[in-house]
Amino acid sequence: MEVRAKEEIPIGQDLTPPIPPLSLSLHHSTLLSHCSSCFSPLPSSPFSPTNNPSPNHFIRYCSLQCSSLDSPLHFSSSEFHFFHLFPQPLYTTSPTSTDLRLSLRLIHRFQEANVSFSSLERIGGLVTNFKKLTLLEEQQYYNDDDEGEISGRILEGAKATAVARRMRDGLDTNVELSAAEYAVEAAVLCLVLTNSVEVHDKDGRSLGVGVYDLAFSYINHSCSPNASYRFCTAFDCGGELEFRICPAASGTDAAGTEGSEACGPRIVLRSIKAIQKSEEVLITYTDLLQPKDLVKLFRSFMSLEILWRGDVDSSEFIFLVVMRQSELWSKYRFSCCCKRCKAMPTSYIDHCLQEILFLNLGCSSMASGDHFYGDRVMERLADCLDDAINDFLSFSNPKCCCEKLEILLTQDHVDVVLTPNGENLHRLFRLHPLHHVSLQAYMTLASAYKVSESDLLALDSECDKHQNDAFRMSRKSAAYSLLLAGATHHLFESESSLVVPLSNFWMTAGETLLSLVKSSIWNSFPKGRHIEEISFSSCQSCGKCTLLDRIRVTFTNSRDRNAEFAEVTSQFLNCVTDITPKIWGFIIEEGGGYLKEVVDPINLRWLESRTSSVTHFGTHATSGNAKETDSGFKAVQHHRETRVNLFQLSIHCLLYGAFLSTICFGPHSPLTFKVENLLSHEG
Ligand SMILES: C[S@@+](CC[C@H](N)C(=O)[O-])C[C@H]1O[C@@H](n2cnc3c(N)ncnc32)[C@H](O)[C@@H]1O
Repeated sequence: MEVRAKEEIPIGQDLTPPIPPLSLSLHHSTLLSHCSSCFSPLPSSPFSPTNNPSPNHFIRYCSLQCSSLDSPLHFSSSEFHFFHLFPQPLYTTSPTSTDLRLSLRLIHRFQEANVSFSSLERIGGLVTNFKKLTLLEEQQYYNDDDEGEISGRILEGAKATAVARRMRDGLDTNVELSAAEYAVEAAVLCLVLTNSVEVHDKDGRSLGVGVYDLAFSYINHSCSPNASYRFCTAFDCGGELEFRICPAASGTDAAGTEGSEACGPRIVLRSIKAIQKSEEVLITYTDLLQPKDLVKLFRSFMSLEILWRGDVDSSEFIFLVVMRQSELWSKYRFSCCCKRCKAMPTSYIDHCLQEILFLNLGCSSMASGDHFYGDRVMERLADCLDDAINDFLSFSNPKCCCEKLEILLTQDHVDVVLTPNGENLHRLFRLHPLHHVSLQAYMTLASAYKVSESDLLALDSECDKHQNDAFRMSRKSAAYSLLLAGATHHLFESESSLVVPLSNFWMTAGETLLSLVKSSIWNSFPKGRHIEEISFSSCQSCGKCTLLDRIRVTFTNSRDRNAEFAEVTSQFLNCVTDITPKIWGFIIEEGGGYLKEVVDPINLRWLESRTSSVTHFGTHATSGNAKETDSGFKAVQHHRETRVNLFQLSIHCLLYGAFLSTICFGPHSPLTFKVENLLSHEG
């Protein structure tokens, strides 16, 4: 099944009315903070399930109404018994206990609706991938050790749900069940894994998982999708709309397929590209900023000499494909053949996300035969990234994380390659600034420097040294968030479905810049402009931009929305391209590090000279460095102008981020409100 557009649809329009869930389940971590029925935050005195046979409940409700609505399902689906048999989460990886509880609730829904279980490959119209996921069907060429493990966990999980259902029915729970006795549970669990979606609150926090009506569940994946989705409650969904899409195979409207949860977050689909009549509507099931794949060879006795000569018998080794393709394979068991994945030569975005600069081979990136070595190198870099992120998240050590990431980005790394005549060849390589590991490093650095700033101010905000250090951290955080937004924007120009992460990145850049503008340390600079003097009027004084006016009237008239989108984007880019060089030297001026090598975070043309001749890598960076340092000094002389420019830049980023957010999530999205809120304080 697939879903197609019933009419021509411009960018940034809702495609469906709010689609209700068939079933929902909170994650274990949110059971005591959110209502198990409607997913809203719990009040201070939450409600327990009604008809309470036990005082020790694992779930709570926000109101008596939610409790009376959901409690019968909680007990009759045997979710209650499952909690008592398995109070701790069974697995940390797929399928999780949340998936198991969701499948129990779904079985009950299906039974109540008299849905047939005669075909375990499709239940209630939804594909289960039952044979593929439980390894009953011959697998394709991907041969991941993990596959057997996932399949084993699915069968174990299904057995656990079957035991809970036996407990509910008063049957013996200590008998050994045959596979046939939990086949329905296994198939519905596979259905959950194939069709469920993470349900987020308005701040983007994952609350649980849900399976939605066919109108949503029939939508296939693409790595270059034309639609996105948002969650809303029954109260904030906006006006009712007809379905503008329909399942293609049956030709029937999706409108007839009603979800049965009376409350709980609903889903609305939205176009993020212009969609032609009858064109397939596609969403992404994975992170679009991941590269396509990395093919790793992992038979340890594999001869490097054979590889060097390219004289390889494919039966001799095992492929492990990771990243987008592998994620889709391990969760959904399909190999993506979308136009981005099939592109030959590799699409520009995928080329950048995987590119490694080999510095002493006289070529910028990996030659085609170099994949094995490139992938081995990538594994090492990804391990370094994980290690640094771990310092930040697990050990609350943002300083150490920043140091490790700066080294990861700045250093030339060494790889030793065995040549056919048995010599070790040392090769130097460096991450490309648009590599996916670089992008993740920018993201982590932006928040780790922010946390370092807050830590310093919390220590003693009156101490001059702490204030100065905190200001330096704030500048670095702003610089990395601007670099992340600029780099992603560069990729977005060739892959417009990146609009979803991009809207977030521009908003974060705007927020971080605004917090830098508000630092009290400015008042101690000579000619530092006082904060009260800076207002929206300073933004409009850039003279070129109608972004502010447009934001207020975004897409409310009948103009050509596709053209308007292009026009707003071009205006925004013109403005930020103008302003950024005026502040970049200032925000990267102190402390050195990787940022010194970034000539301009928005206009990335300087990258071309790096990739066309790597021997210029160092020199180019140095000359850019000198120029920027020079302009940095000038900027310090003119704090007043610098601060106004930073303010203008922050407002532009916030407004454009909000503009993109209305395209992806509609005019009432929480992100748009957030920006309006921030700006109303600046008015
Ligand atoms: C949520 S369902 C989508 C609807 C599904 N096509 C159906 O017939 O019900 C997800 C499943 O659809 C299939 N699928 C989705 N996107 C695909 C793609 N780009 N290529 C191949 N199969 C895809 C996979 O089997 C996947 O596990």
